[in-house]
Amino acid sequence: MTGVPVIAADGATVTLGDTTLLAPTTFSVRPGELWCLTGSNGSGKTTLLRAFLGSRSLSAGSCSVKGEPADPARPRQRRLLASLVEPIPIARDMTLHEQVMLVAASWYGNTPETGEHAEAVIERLGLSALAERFPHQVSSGQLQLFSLALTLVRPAEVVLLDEPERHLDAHRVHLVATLLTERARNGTAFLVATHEPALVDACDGRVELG
Ligand SMILES: Nc1ncnc2c1ncn2[C@@H]1O[C@H](COP(=O)(O)OP(=O)(O)OP(=O)(O)O)[C@@H](O)[C@H]1O
Repeated sequence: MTGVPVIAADGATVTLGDTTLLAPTTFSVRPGELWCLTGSNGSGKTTLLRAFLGSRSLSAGSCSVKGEPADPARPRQRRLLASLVEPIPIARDMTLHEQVMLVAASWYGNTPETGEHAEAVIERLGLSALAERFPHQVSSGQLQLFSLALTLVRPAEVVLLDEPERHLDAHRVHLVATLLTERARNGTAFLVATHEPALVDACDGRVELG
């Protein structure tokens, strides 16, 4: 895959006092590449994803998005980058379908694309039969798929995911891996922290921490 890296870390390091949260890490992901971030518990995967989201400051090195320092406060980066790293706020009194539509509408506006993208991601994540339910009427795994739908309905060029396999059975992990692979083939760059071998197998590249 060619092209300028869409996200890159260069010696990215996070320390707190004497504790190292993230040892110096260097890699880059180009458009259309699906990369995973692996390593044992506590090796720094979430810390690195948070550095790209501006919620964890680097002690040394850099994290960049399309050549600019990672900073989601910049409107351009907010459009570029979608993530499921921190829990997504969920409205208790709106159906799954209404919430996915709302996020889609905030990016695509009052256009046919809003409905098309919302319906597509709901269908691809196997949520069609549950779309008119409220969040308290679905299981933990179904809520995880819903959070992924809220993330993947956005028109992002880069997607950061922290353990998307949470609460999912093998069949749903496969659904997610297939969807991420397809999105990558259409140009989206992914960085996915995971402990799931099926997701690692689907990746084009790997950053191993620890
Ligand atoms: N506020 C904090 N103060 C001190 N150490 C912290 C703090 N937050 C996280 N850590 C440490 O930073 C290290 C990296 O944590 P991180 O959550 O990035 O790991 P991870 O690779 O995502 O782990 P897991 O696979 O368990 O999700 C861990 O050793 C953790 O104990």
